[in-house]
Amino acid sequence: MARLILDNLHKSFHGDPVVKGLSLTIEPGEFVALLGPSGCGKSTILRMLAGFEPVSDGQIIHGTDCLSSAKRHVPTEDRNFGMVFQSYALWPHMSVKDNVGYPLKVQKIPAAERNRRIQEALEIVQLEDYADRLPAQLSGGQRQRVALARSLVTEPDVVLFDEPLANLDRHLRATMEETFRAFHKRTGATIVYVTHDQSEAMSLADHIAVLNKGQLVQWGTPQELYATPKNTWLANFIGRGSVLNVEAIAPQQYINSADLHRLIDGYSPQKITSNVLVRPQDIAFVEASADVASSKPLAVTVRHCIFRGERYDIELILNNGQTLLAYSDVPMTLESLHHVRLGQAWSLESES
Ligand SMILES: Nc1ncnc2c1ncn2[C@@H]1O[C@H](COP(=O)(O)OP(=O)(O)OP(=O)(O)O)[C@@H](O)[C@H]1O
Repeated sequence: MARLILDNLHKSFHGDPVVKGLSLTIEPGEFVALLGPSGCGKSTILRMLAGFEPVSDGQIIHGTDCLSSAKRHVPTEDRNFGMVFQSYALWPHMSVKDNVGYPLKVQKIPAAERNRRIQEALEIVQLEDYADRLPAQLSGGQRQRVALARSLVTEPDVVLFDEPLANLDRHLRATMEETFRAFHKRTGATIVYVTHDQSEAMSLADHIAVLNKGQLVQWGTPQELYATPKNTWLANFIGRGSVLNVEAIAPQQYINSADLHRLIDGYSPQKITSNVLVRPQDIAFVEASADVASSKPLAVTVRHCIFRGERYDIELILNNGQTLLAYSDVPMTLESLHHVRLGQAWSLESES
């Protein structure tokens, strides 16, 4: 097992830059997600890792080997990386076990060894009882698990996933997330997982690289990205919450309740302002008279109340016209007046 380093990677197509100076260090055995909106360059990065695309500049290093640079390109088949894509790309006329064993056949691994590895891979994805079926006789989730087993049999150091759950329904996605978790635990392989679905990335990955327009916006654990997003764009992209315009404050710091109320009161469109992120779970409905640490609760009006099953999403309007998302266990009447205390916030850099 070896460290995977993306060092100042660049990729342009016909002079158009689509990946701009990406640097990441991925530790052996880590589960890393590349997350970002459509077109931000995620698949291109994965394709460069796989060796399907040469890099325009920078390098990809695995352990002590340089796999890609402007001068060097190790071909895909010599990288020993497993790959699972959105379309399962199974051979329709081959049984499950033949599909899974195909990469070993190509490598001319003897039959006894091949069968042992096929059996083990099918056990990991819990498809032992389906070994003789054809892909057409399987559900979407089962087909995806066959593709997963096939990516495993060569015992790769690194497995690359490109939106593997994109074609599955919500229920199946949850089950497959569990399969990925078990797969990672059992194999210990380094995983690079491309998705545009933030909840999928948050629930699976140890570290997430959030990308926008070919550039790395932030690299961190799911908890870091949620609690301390770098800028306004990322705060809007990860998790739910409200970005408020307040009196100017330095970026990248926690703001306590009393300071936050003061900054909201001090907001004026005529002055220099800052953006802060308030998560809905940090908003409490309180009595109008509930002074805490000498700061008064904020008056709000209910604009929307949406039932979400386990709770209600409440959209509130502050006196200065800005919007706040809060949660409530009970429904609230539209246009009714209330008071809230904001527990804390996080100050953001403005987008560059
Ligand atoms: N072979 C190619 N030739 C020219 N442009 C390309 C090529 N492959 C990708 N691009 C462009 O590079 C940009 C990034 O594409 P990429 O597929 O990496 O994005 P993505 O983040 O994976 O998007 P999605 O989530 O929609 O798959 C896009 O603007 C795309 O049009």
